Amino acid sequence: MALKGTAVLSWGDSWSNNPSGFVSIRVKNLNTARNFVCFGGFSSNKATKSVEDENPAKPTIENVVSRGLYKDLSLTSLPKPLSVADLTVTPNNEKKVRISFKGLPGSYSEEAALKAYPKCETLPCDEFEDVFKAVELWLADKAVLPIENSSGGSIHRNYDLLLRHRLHIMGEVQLVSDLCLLAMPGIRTEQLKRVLSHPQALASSDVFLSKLGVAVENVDDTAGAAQYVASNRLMDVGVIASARAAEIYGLNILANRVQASFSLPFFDDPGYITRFLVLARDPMIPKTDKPFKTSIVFTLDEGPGVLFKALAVFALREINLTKIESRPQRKKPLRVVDDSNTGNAKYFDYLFYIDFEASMAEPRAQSALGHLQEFAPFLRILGCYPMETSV
Ligand SMILES: O=C(O)C(=O)C[C@]1(C(=O)O)C=C[C@@H](O)C=C1
Repeated sequence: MALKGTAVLSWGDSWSNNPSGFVSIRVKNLNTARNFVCFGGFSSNKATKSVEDENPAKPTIENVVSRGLYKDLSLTSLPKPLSVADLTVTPNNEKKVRISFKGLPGSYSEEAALKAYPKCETLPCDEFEDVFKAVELWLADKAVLPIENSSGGSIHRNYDLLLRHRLHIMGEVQLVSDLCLLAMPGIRTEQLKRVLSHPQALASSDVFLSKLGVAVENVDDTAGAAQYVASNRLMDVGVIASARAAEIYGLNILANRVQASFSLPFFDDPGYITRFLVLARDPMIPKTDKPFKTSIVFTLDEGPGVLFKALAVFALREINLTKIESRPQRKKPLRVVDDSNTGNAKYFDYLFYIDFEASMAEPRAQSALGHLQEFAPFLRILGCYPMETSV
């Protein structure tokens, strides 16, 4: 999806695709756009091919159990999750913002969407890829996507998808999840033989579950697990999911806050926190009236200290980094270290994702990115958005 031959670069475009080196921002409000034209003038004559050129692939269906959940639904009143091949959703009534998320109603992702937009209409999707597609195809206004959680760390698949799609990050939501053990009405904890949930939720409830001595089984999302148990009336199977999922699928809550069972009495356990991103087709106009964060992705050439140099552009300007993540470049995973060797010395080539605490409306952020672009062959701004300062 290269933009060769154009001098206008939108927020989601890679700077490496801009042959003129002059950068302006394609935004609706032209007055505000003036703030960002100062990105222009940095020449970029390095890579001309975007690292994102590959077409988004249809995601593999890794979890057959979970797919089965959606097929076996007997609770037909619930919205059917959207998949790429199934785009028959009713048009938005224009009053409510419609948010796509992965999972079924009652999942933590839906809870995050409702936290960000309490009056929104939520659109369940089968796969993360579909969550992006729903917005790209105007079936949803925004998407809510988990990006990291306090127990498992980064959700790598979503870092990859952020680059492969052209949506913009326009917000973040931090959700403290209360993981509950659910079961069919009338069932006691001792009767459970198996517990189903999302792998992260199971991992976070590990101590609690091993005390119960039950087998655990991964499924795609917590609410999907609740629906499966409810619709199949599984009497010896428990679920780790939200209280809201219990309500929606008619299950009982046998235990609350099962993620906290390992904490010592004096330890103030903040719980199981997931950070979600809010994505939209259009970028948010950066301001300086509240704390903003900017997310970028870039590549670096080989050489001693290049990552150190890249990080220094922020340190020099007193810009705090909140996150750094690296992912292998799919199209170019291996690199020959130098010409003199026999070709054996190869290692992975990486994309670096950084979140920093500054607004693109601030000169220090613009100058840091201008500096970074001097030696980063590829650089893309994923979004500039208000920071979530509380959970
Ligand atoms: O299973 C859910 O309830 C989800 O919303 C999915 C998901 C995820 O994909 O990471 C989101 C938040 C929690 O970290 C656990 C699972």
